[in-house]
Amino acid sequence: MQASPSSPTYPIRIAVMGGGNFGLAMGTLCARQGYPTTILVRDEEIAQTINSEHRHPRYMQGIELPTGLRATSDPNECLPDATYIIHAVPCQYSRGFLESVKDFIPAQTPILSVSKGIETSSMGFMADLIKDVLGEDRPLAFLSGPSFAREIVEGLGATAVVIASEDLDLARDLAALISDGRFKCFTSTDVIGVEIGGAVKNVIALGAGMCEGLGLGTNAMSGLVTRGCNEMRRLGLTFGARPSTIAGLSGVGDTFGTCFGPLSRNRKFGYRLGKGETMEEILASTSEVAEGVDTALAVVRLIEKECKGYRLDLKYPILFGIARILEGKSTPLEGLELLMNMPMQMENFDEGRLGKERRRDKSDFEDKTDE
Ligand SMILES: NC(=O)c1ccc[n+]([C@@H]2O[C@H](COP(=O)([O-])OP(=O)(O)OC[C@H]3O[C@@H](n4cnc5c(N)ncnc54)[C@H](O)[C@@H]3O)[C@@H](O)[C@H]2O)c1
Ligand SMILES: O=P(O)(O)OC[C@H](O)CO
Repeated sequence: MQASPSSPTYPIRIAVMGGGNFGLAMGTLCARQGYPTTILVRDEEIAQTINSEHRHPRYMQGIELPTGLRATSDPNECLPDATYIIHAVPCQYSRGFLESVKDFIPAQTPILSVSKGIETSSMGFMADLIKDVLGEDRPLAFLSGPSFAREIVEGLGATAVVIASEDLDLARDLAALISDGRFKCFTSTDVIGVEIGGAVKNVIALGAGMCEGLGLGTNAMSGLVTRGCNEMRRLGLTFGARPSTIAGLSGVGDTFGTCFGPLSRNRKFGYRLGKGETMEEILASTSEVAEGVDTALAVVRLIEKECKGYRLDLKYPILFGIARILEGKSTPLEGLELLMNMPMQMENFDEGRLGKERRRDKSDFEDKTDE
């Protein structure tokens, strides 16, 4: 690890909250690098299996976990003395989970959130949610990018992600801590840009899955993903994100991975909708969390609340269209027909406005060496 002047002194201890697929992947990365790492799981029996057999009984079938990776169901055993805490609980469960453990987390312990989504009840991103529960002054960082858990634990090839924080030193410390020869972390200060990409790409992946389920072909898939990224950029602009972040790993990069790769749960969910299954049928037959489903409903409400102008459904036709399908108001095929019959428009009708925003946002250029 390359230590920065603000780096904490040894021994560094890591706690991971959430022992699902990505919690296990992050825990594995940290333990492989020799940091004492403990995963907080909900079920003591699962903790015992991880500790004695170095495997998770439900997730990551066939994967042997590092012996240095411990598990517990007792927050008091791992949170109070952790140097860093990684938060890997799905967005919609995060508030309840954090409420239940907040008394065990010291005031200054930095939290690295790896969760992607918009909370339906508050329409807030993970940064808003965590600050709401743990306080405005909490040091926070956010990891996002194309990073399927299974590929990480299998040590396949290479993964590149971005860690964003308002405190660039914290982002750098965490990037140095987690990066290894096969997992590369870039850094950024554009927290909202990174969060918007991570949340919206899951919604676009539902649409990509529908496209595939309907058997629409490569032209349709490429068109949908590109136009989806355009809506991601438009939303990012509204919230002050940098266009370069949206074009980066956590935006377009993660959208590619999730829409075109075979592992995405969101894409699989969309595929089944495209094949004609109902939401109820899919939800009843899977325990996998597809974060995009709740995020799709939250994002359109967020757009309606925060974006000016009328007929926002025409500015964000893909996001609104996917939400309508999830609400049972249209079928995937009707959604497609609506998109294809939209009024004629310039490909990038908001480009002029984008240019002005860019000129105003000097910070876009200031740390351009930093992802
Ligand atoms: N799986 C991936 O490849 C991947 C990659 C990058 C980011 N992420 C993000 O990481 C976050 C976690 O995803 P995951 O893949 O680990 O999810 P998962 O479904 O595999 O696991 C979720 C974990 O959260 C725990 N949890 C705690 N409180 C819960 C509650 N009230 N209800 C349900 N579960 C609860 C579960 O026990 C489980 O251990 C998500 O926001 C996801 O978008 C996942
Ligand atoms: O399986 P998904 O669709 O939740 O995607 C997992 C990760 O976010 C990919 O980067």
